[in-house]
Amino acid sequence: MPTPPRRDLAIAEVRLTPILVADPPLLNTQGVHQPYTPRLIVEVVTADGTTGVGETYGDTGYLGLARPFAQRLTGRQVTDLNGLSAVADEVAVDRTRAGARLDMGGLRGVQTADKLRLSVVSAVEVACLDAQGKALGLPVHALLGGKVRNEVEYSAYLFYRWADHPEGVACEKDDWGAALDPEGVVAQARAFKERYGFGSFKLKGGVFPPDEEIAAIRALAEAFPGHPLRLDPNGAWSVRTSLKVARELGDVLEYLEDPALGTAAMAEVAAGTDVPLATNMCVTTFPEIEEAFTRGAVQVLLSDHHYWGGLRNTRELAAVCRAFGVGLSMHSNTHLGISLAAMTHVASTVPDLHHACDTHYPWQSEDVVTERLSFEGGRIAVPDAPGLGVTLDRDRLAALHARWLADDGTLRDRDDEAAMRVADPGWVTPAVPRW
Ligand SMILES: O=C([O-])C(=O)C[C@H](O)[C@@H](O)C(=O)[O-]
Ligand SMILES: [Mg+2]
Repeated sequence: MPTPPRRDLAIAEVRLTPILVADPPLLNTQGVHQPYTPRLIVEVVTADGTTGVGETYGDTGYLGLARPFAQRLTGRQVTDLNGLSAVADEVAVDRTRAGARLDMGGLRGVQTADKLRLSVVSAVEVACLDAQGKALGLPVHALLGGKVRNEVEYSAYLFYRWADHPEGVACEKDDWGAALDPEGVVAQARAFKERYGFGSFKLKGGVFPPDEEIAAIRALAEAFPGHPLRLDPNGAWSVRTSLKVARELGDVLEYLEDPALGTAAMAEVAAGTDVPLATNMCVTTFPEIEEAFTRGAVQVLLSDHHYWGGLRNTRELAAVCRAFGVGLSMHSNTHLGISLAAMTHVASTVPDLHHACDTHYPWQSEDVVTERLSFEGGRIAVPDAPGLGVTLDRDRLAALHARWLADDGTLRDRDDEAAMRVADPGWVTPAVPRW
C-alpha cells in the first residue's frame, strides 16, 4: 500500500491578539480587579492550513516577549515542542516592563525572566498541541499519553466583592451582587453550587481581618457540611496569625493556601499545624521545589500551566510532586475557555490529582470560543474532539481586541492596587504580613 503523503506541519504564521476581557470587582489583599483585564490569544497556523490556539497573560511585558518569539517560530515544526524554550531563550526580556505590576506584586510568586518566558512558551505549546491534534484527529489528552479520567473536578472560587465597579468606571455588569461578610460569602457559594454544581469552595482571603474570614469559613462549613473548604490570603498573615487560623479552622479546612509569605514562613507554619498547606506563591518554578519540599513547607502544590511552561511541564511537575509525596492541584487566574480546555486536558492525564482544581472561569462573562465550556456537578467533561476541542469565535476575538486597541494603556497591565485607588484614593497595597 502506498504511504499517504505527510502533512506539512511547519509553522507558517503565528498570530498574536491581545484582548481586554470583562472582570468583576473581585477583592484580594492587593486591591481589586480592574473592570477589564488583559489576555493574549495565540494562533499557530501550519503550512497545510491547520490552526491551533493558545492563551496566556496579556500584560505588556508578555507581549514584548511574545512578538519577537513568534517571529522566530516560522518554519519550525509544530511537533518540535522541546525546541520552544531554546528559541524563547534567544529573546531578551525587557526588564523595564517586567516590573512589579506585571506579576501582581507577587500574587503568583517570584518574577524571573525565565518565568516570563515560560508563560509565553506555554501558550505556544498549547497552540502547537491543538494544531497537532487537529491534524491527526486526536484530542490533546491523547497527545499527552491519554486521559485517566473522563471528567475533571473544579472548585468554586469565592471572592469578597462589591456588587459593581466604582461609579463612573466603564464596565460590564453582572448579577452576583456584593459579598462582604459571612452571609454574602455563603449566598455566593449557594449561587455557585446552584449554577455549576461545585462541591468544594475556596475563599480568597487577606481582604478582611482574619477573625472575619474565620467567621466566613465557619459559616460555609455550617451551610455546606462535609464539603472541602480552602482559605487563601496570599501570604497576608504572620506565622503566628497563620497558626491561630489553622487552630480555629483545622477541623473544617481541606487546606490553607499561602497563609504566610515565602518558604521559610510556610515551613514554620507547617511545623506548628497538621492542616495541610498549599501554595501558588512560594513554589512557582522548578528551582524553588527542593528547599520547600525538603523543609516540608508545602503539602499541596497548585500548578499553573501558564507559568510552569505548558502542559508537558505540568506533567513533569506532577511527577516531582509524586516523588516527594506532595499533593497536586491547579491554580487559576482570570482565564478564558482556551486555557480552561488546556487545564482540563492535562488534568485528565495526571493520575494523582486528588484535589478539585481552581478556576476563575465562572467570573468571566466574556470568551473567545464559540461554545463556552460548561460545568456539570462542578466537573468538566474531558473533550474528545481533535485538539483542545474548542473553536475560536473570530467576531468576539475582534471585538475584545478592538477594546484593547481603544484603551489608552491604563488597562493593558493588570494593576489591582491602581484599580482600588479609584474607589479609595489613599489606598496602598499593604505590606506583608498585614495581620
Ligand atoms: O493565589 C491565588 O490563588 C491567585 O493568585 C489567584 C488570583 O490571582 C486571584 O488571587 C486574583 O485574581 O485576585
Ligand atoms: Mg493562591
